[in-house]
Amino acid sequence: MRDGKELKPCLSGRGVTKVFGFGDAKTVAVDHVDFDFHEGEFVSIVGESGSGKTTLSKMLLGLISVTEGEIDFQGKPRDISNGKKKKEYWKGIQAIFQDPFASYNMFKRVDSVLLDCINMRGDKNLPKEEKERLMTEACSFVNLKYAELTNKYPFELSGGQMQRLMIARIFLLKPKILLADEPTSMIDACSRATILDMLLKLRDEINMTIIFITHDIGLAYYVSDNVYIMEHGKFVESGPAEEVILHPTAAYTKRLISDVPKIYEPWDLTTV
Ligand SMILES: Nc1ncnc2c1ncn2[C@@H]1O[C@H](COP(=O)(O)OP(=O)(O)OP(=O)(O)O)[C@@H](O)[C@H]1O
Repeated sequence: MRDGKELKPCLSGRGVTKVFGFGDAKTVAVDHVDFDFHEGEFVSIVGESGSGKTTLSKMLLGLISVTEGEIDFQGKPRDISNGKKKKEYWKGIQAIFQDPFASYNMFKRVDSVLLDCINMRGDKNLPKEEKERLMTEACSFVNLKYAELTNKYPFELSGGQMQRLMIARIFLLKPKILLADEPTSMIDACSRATILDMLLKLRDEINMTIIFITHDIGLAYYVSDNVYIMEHGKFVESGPAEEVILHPTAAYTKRLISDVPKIYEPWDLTTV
């Protein structure tokens, strides 16, 4: 439920498992997890380093195979059995990653990064002026000025600007689901708040589901409708953010919260 509305599941998993390697070298990175992510929901997956968050994200994106278990996309078994079906799936699910520098082809100018999105969504034949209007609109959604960026290369932008450009791409592509893997971990606190606000605004505008991967339970508390707490490849606790974070039951969740002691108390800046 969100704002009193019943939400439809858009990505669900049952017994989803990933095992790397064999025998003594075997690692169970994700261990029989169940989940239901709904339309328009902001859901966080929280866990420490090595808990399996990135492996799960890669399975959700269809970048690595699932060892065991089922994933449903929009109420039907997900089918990514060939390249064409994968491409179709990726129209519905997109990602932004923690390192904006690694996300771009540094030799491609900003306007062609955005133009690619317009082509990907099937609008290749639009008139040039209409394409420019769409790119300008996407840039202004993330407070970037298209006219000032057109001839620039990604390496000429700051880390925060690059992340905003990633969100402008998402604004153009309008996927059903956005997987955001630690997208704010490499930028300063001020840009972090801006990026999170933009993600929330985008969720509200196009009813997109956001799956936010983070080790920061404090951040998850502020932005999420629901949270899943991940330890050693398993979900140890899940539910509405308020309930899980203010009234945790799992020892692991309690420990994560104790590392952020002032999670819901007002901060006293005079003592800092
Ligand atoms: N390609 C791989 N081959 C073998 N083991 C792997 C591989 N990828 C991940 N693992 C192992 O799977 C476990 C989970 O790793 P994963 O990267 O999913 O964790 P994480 O929660 O995303 O950590 P971080 O926050 O540090 O990115 C770890 O023990 C890791 O060493």
